[in-house]
Amino acid sequence: MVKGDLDSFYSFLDHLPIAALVISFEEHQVDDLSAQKICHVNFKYLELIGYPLSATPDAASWMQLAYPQPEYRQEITNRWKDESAAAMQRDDVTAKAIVNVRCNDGRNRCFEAFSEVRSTILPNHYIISFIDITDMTVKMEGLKRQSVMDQLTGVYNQYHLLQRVEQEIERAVSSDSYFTLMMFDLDFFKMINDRYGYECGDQVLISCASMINEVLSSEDCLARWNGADFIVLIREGNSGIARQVIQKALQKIRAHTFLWQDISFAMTATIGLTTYQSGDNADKVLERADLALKRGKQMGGDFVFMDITSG
Ligand SMILES: Nc1nc2c(ncn2[C@@H]2O[C@H](COP(=O)(O)OP(=O)(O)OP(=O)(O)O)[C@@H](O)[C@H]2O)c(=O)[nH]1
Repeated sequence: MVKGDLDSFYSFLDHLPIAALVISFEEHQVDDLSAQKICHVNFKYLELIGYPLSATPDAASWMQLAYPQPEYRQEITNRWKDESAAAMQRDDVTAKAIVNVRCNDGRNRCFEAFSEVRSTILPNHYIISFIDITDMTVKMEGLKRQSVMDQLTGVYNQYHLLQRVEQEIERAVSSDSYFTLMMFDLDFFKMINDRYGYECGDQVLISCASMINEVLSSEDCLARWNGADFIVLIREGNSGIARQVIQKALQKIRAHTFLWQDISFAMTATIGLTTYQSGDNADKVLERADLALKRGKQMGGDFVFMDITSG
C-alpha cells in the first residue's frame, strides 16, 4: 500500500464508530509483543481507551497499561493465543475475545475485541477493534442476579434453590458428603395479613428473611419457597449442628418485637429438617423436609421437627 492509500485507510478507520488500533510487525517478530509497533489509533479508541501512542508505542506496553494485573494479563495472552489458533483452523480472518480493559481515565470497560489473525488489508499489519459492551454487560449481570432473587425479600428464589439442591446432591455423590435441608414456615402468618394488612405481612417476611440470613454462612443458601415458607440449605450434613444454627434464627425471631404503625407483636416459626440420604433426588429431600414441617405444625408450631431418618 502506498503512502496516500495508507493515509486514506487511516482516515477511514478514524471515522469508524468502534475503537481500533493498527499494529505493525515483521514476520520473525510475531511472538515478540515489544517488537510489535502500534502505528495508529482511531478517534473512538482515543475516546474510550484513551492511551496516546506516546504512552503505548508497542503491544507489550499496551498490555501493561490495559491489563495491569499480571494474572489477568497472562490469562488474556493465553486466551488470544487459543482464539487465534482456533480462528486460523477455521480459516477465519479474525479471532474474538471478551476483555476487561483498564482505560486511560481509570475506568474498566468491557469490550468485545476482534484481532486479525492474518494481514488482509496491510501487509505485516494487523488491526484490533473494540466494541464497548460495558453497559450491556452490567445490565445482563443485573438481570441474571434478578432472575435468581425473590423480589420482596432479596433472598434467593425457588429456581435458584432447586439448582443449589441439584449441585449439593452432585457434590454429595462425588465426595461422599451430606447436607441439611430445612423448610421454614412462619406460624399464623395469615392472621398477620388479615389483621394488619398485606403490607405489614410483607415487612414481617423481609425482617424474618434478614434474621435467618444473619445466622447462615456464605456457603449456605436461604430461599423464599412460597408465601411464608422459606427453605434453608445448610452445607453441614450433621443435623445436630444444622439444628443449632437454625435455632439461633428462631431465637432471633422469637425475641424480635415486630412493629407496625402503633402495634407491636411477636412471631414464631416451625421448621421441618432433613438431611440428604444416599440415593436421594431433589424431590425426595424436599418431600421429606415438607413432611417434617407438617409434623412440626401438627405439634402446635414453634418447633424444629427432625425427619427421623436424619442422623
Ligand atoms: N404479605 C404477604 N402475604 C403473602 C405473600 N405470599 C403469600 N402470602 C400469604 O401467606 C398466607 C399463607 O401463609 P400460611 O403459612 O399458609 O398460613 P399460616 O397462617 O401461617 O398457617 P400456618 O402455616 O399453618 O401457621 C396467605 O394468607 C397468603 O395470602 C406475600 O408475598 N406477602
